[in-house]
Amino acid sequence: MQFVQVNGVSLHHQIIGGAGNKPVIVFINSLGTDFRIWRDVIVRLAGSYPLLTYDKRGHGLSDVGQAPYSIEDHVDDLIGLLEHLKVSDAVVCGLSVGGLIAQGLYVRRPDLVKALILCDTAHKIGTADMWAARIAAIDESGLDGIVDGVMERWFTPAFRESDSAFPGYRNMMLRQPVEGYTGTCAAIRDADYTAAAGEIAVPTLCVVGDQDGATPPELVLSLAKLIPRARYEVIKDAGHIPCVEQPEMLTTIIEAFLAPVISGEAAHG
Ligand SMILES: O=C(O)CC1=CCC(=O)O1
Repeated sequence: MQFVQVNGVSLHHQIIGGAGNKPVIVFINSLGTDFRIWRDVIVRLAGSYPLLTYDKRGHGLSDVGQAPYSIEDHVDDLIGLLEHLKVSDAVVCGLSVGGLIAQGLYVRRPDLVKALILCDTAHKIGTADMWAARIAAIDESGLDGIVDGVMERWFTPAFRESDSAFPGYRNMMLRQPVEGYTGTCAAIRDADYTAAAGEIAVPTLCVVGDQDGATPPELVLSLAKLIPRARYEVIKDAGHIPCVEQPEMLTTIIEAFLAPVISGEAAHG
């Protein structure tokens, strides 16, 4: 396990694999998860690309730091981590709030970004009232009070009813630090990349599970339409976290998107 101090917090991260001169793929996890959600994608890509996963502050084994956060706090941490590891020109793959962080990274430091994979995310996620209600519910009864509703957005009924991994992912959410979780809710509440999306000038893939209950396909399509020449893909039989539910399909889509990026044939602005 690897830890680095960035902006006063210890960030848990992991670097795996790699072959040739391929760019690093950086994975940013969603609200209430740690980097283990990427495992089944990582094992499929590790022979081909260097891969970096990390727990954003307030999640997993990283420090909580001073909550609540802004998306800029999460972006600052990612910039610090990439600078520490001397990673630039990366393929940045963000899930949900991870996708907001990826967009924020591009706004601040386009030099660090070769391509974007925006997975089950949007330019703006939810409303201020919705996030205020979620924070209030957690203040009242903890993560226990909201976990079942969240699971319905994360996973399809089939996965919830019969996949042996489901209880583990439910545990993952329940075991995140409450302050880190609500602190990140506040960051999502205040983030809006609607105006910035039109300025993205690197190859971009927008991908979503067909049964995503948090950032549904029509929302992700509206993000794809804002980004010049973005590619849009829908994954069948997946909720909000396709890297867990349909890792093989997500990996296939990522590889197909990256092939022209790596060969230099991808069209972008
Ligand atoms: O918790 C949810 O509803 C899903 C989600 C929204 C933003 C994020 O990162 O996850």
